[in-house]
Amino acid sequence: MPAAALAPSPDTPAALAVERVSLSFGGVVALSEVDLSVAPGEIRAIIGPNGAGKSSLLNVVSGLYKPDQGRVWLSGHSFAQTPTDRLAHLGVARTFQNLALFKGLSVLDNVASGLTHSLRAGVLAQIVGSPLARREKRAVEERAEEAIAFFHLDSYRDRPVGGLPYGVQKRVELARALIARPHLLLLDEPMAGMTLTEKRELTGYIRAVRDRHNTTIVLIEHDIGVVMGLSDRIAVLDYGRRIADGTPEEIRNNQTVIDAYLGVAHDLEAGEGI
Ligand SMILES: Nc1ncnc2c1ncn2[C@@H]1O[C@H](COP(=O)(O)OP(=O)(O)OP(=O)(O)O)[C@@H](O)[C@H]1O
Repeated sequence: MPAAALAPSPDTPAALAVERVSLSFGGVVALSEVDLSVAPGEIRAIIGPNGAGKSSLLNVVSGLYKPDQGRVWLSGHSFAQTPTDRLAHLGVARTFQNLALFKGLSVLDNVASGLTHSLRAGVLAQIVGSPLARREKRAVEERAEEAIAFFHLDSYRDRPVGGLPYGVQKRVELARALIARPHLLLLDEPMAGMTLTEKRELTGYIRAVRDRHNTTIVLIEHDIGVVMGLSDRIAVLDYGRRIADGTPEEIRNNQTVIDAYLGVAHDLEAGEGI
């Protein structure tokens, strides 16, 4: 998608906006007046050296942290603190750095668990199998099958997740996050711990999700090659401040960014993308 088409305008409200967000832990400034605007359907990476504030920003967006000041805009609503319990209803899903799957459950059950928040039938109705509960169960299973097919997980469908290769587990996690059809998907270091082949594969799936469903994707990622190849735009944090925001090409040539990364400047230049 061309970057120019992504610039938010009054006619196309941002899928996510962060407005002058600041956050401190005791004396440590994690975020300082950070602004961010992500257009619908955009893939936006947030990068920066260790301790730059990337996770803090994602945690503010998803409501795990309340900023000292500033606001978060999601689906046209503005929050001083994002309500975590309403995240799914706001069309937001996230994955975590460490896999948070039910290891003993099958791929199908793990993927289906991404929709439990939306069930209207109570626990008792589910146990006795009321008509509503049965209808909901069928609908959830259909959606889970769809997600399993999309991520080519068919051959693992009934296997416990715990014994599957790491790259496959990551795909299950993505399928679970996407079964609720979020507008905005937050990915926390999705490529961590992966082999090059697994990274290539997952990069393809992330792109396919955006292309197929126009899902807005915000990811924190340390692998600069992945970031350069996958993102429409990249925001760079350093010491809690946003020091740059632009296309991969702009970021690659930004002297402030190169200085912030000093030791890894070579990676920025060399990052060819996957
Ligand atoms: N819960 C917390 N309690 C205290 N300090 C915190 C907490 N979370 C983050 N910090 C501090 O805030 C700053 C930003 O941390 P954050 O984890 O957001 O950075 P990061 O860019 O995600 O780093 P990394 O790439 O190493 O994960 C760091 O100085 C960190 O020590």
